[in-house]
Amino acid sequence: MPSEEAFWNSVTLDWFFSHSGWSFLPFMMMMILVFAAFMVAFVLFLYMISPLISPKPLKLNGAHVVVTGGSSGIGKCIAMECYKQGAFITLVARDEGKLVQAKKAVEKCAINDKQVVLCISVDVSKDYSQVESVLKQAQEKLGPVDMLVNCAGTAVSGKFEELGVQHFQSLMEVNYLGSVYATRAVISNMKERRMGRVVFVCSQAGQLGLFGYTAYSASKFALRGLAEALQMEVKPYNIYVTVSYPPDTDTPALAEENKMKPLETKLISETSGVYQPEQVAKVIVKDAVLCVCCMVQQGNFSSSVGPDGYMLSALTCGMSPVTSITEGLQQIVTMGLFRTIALFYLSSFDSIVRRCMIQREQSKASNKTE
Ligand SMILES: NC(=O)C1=CN([C@@H]2O[C@H](COP(=O)(O)OP(=O)(O)OC[C@H]3O[C@@H](n4cnc5c(N)ncnc54)[C@H](OP(=O)(O)O)[C@@H]3O)[C@@H](O)[C@H]2O)C=CC1
Ligand SMILES: CCCCCCCCCCCCCCCC(=O)[C@@H](N)CO
Repeated sequence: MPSEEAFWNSVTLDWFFSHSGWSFLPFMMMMILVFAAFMVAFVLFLYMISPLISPKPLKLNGAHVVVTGGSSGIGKCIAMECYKQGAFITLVARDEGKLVQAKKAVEKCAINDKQVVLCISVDVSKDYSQVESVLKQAQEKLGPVDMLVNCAGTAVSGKFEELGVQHFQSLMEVNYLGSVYATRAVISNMKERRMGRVVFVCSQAGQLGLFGYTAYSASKFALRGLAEALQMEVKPYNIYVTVSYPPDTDTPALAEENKMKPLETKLISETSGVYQPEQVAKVIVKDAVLCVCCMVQQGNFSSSVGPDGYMLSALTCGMSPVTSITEGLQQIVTMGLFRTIALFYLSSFDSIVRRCMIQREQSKASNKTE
């Protein structure tokens, strides 16, 4: 039985529509239209004020950009991309031969004759004081660092129990501590100057843990924690952090890694495809620089490549900071849908793992009987 209150409510509404000249349908349609107009106006308003509340863009022309891991793959392409926009570059890596080759490739992208490429041979993962001292020398030569790109890194894949325990340590040292050391060496100066950009080249395997990457994923997840905490500390100093989550990228490291990669890891990674390092580098530089274009703030805390990368970043944004309103709005709108899609992906990954296991057991059994 309807309650007394509901009865009186319906009577009042009926009375309102029959005596006011309003009929119910047009009234509802108008309310929806007014609501939609408010939403559009609100979004437009956010877009208009976004350049005011977002960071000042960094001009790469004349800026000093340090790229660790700059002698090869993604790092080298980032250096080339920045050089094309007039930056001064310091390349950091261990192998001097590769550094010299990379320097030549970067110099070909010059846009003026004042630009300089400096090479520093150092292992970023071992001794903090050494990293600090070489970066100090670089700053004496090319001026204070405007942008640091932490790209030095490596990957090892294999089943958890088959990976040597030393790999868990070495990946943590190179991928995580290497980034801590280089960042620690430049951040005080950036804070004093109240400007700077810090980029961490993470991986899609730093957004989800997947088969074969127990050591690698963990070292990349660590980077994200570092980046989020650091961003909160340095934001008042006009320093902005970007974390890049590339998919498989066609570099010497990927070729090397593929020789030992478990079939499961290969099949799951293939989902988001293989990209060219030039493509990945372009997106990273664009997102890190944070330029304002047509009154709209470009650039993101999370930098992703490709459609799967885009979905993964929206899905895993959690409590990560937002630097542009576009980024925040997209996350709000898409998250539920992307979680639904993700559940299908996850079940397909589980079935890849199960099928590979069955295949292996069958071939083991047939080997025994032979
Ligand atoms: N390729 C891919 O599929 C993906 C790569 N990534 C990440 O991107 C980054 C770059 O990878 P990618 O370009 O493929 O790899 P490359 O092997 O092509 O380049 C790695 C660079 O890092 C340098 N490096 C490695 N270890 C150290 C160290 N201890 N100290 C200083 N420099 C070091 C290397 O030089 P040297 O050996 O001479 O020191 C080289 O310049 C890595 O962090 C990787 O995890 C993320 C997602 C996908
Ligand atoms: C809505 C949800 C979408 C979900 C999409 C899931 C796609 C998962 C693909 C994982 C790819 C991992 C690549 C790692 C690359 C890497 O770091 C190494 N190659 C390093 O050498």
